[in-house]
Amino acid sequence: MAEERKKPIAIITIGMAGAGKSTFVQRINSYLHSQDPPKTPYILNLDPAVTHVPFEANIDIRDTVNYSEVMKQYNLGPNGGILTSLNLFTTKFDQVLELVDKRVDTVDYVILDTPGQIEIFTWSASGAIITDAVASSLSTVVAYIIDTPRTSAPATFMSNMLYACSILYKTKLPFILVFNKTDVQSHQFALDWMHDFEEFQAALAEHGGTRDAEGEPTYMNSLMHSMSLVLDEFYKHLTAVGVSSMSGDGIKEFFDAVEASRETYETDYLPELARARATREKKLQDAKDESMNKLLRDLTMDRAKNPGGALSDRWDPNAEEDDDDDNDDEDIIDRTEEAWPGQYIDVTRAQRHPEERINWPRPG
Ligand SMILES: Nc1nc2c(ncn2[C@@H]2O[C@H](COP(=O)(O)OP(=O)(O)OP(=O)(O)O)[C@@H](O)[C@H]2O)c(=O)[nH]1
Repeated sequence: MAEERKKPIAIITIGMAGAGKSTFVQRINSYLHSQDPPKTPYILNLDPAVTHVPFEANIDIRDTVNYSEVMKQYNLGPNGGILTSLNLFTTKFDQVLELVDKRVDTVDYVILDTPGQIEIFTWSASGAIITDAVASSLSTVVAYIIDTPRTSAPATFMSNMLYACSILYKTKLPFILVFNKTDVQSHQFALDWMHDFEEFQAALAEHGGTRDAEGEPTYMNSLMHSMSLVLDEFYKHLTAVGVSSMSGDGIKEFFDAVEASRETYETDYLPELARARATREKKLQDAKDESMNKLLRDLTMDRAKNPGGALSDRWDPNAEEDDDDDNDDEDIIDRTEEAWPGQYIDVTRAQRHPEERINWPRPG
């Protein structure tokens, strides 16, 4: 009997600039295609500023938003441009979800590559909206890509872990620490530090600056000591794998961790999501009830003061209805589907693909 097909897992790749996110996405893409039978990824590029994407994205933010036009039109710098482009794209994210939804029966993984500047995704409303929207429709895992050679100093390692910790607590999603570039440096030191608190303390001491002239622990040392205690708790909630996006080492272990995250998503994230939804709905209902009660109180007072006024409250069936159906044009494109003229409306009305024989809308 054929194995029942599981719903796809969404993998959100996040990481500091240069950690290797795009190379990693390229590697997992080719890994999936090389499986027997091949697995199908559905890839979303959310970095509007990237000039070259080393993989074939199914949905590319650059098809919808022209980053340099956004910078010009809104008079923004590079980071403001990326953030505004992401905001514009997020207003259409329901269409992205519809496109993804059409593929749930044929796709194994939905992979999101995020902007190079990590905070633009992790600390923006758009990033949170996109993450929540994806995570409420698919089993989702965050892959936090770390540049292993650049994080081998204890203080840098701890800063990176604190950042990862903040994302974990913000998203509450299953989380995989992906130590990338293991072809340059093994990630064993990181595993040792994560599993053995004493070892990390010893590494901190070795890097100097932990005692002042009187032999007392410095402020920095005490701070790092307490922070590493916090992190010790955090390490229990995550999985760490070492990979080389260059050679492909460790990619299988990464996918084992992704598969294992399905359970965490169902046991931890979904109940939390249901609780958050119930609380939000209750708050909304309470606010509605309160406004209705206030309206009724006001009407009663009004009637008491002005009994004839009720006549003007009647509904006039001949009055014109405001039939303002917001029929937004469908302007997110799935590159793997055939595009048709008029499907694409660039938010900034600029032409990105002059070589394609499609008449994109031009400024009037
Ligand atoms: N040696 C080695 N280099 C890698 C590996 N993965 C990525 N790189 C290199 O690291 C650099 C940055 O990789 P990118 O994939 O562009 O990193 P990114 O995180 O997408 O960077 P942004 O474009 O800033 O988002 C490139 O020069 C890659 O060739 C790896 O596993 N091993």
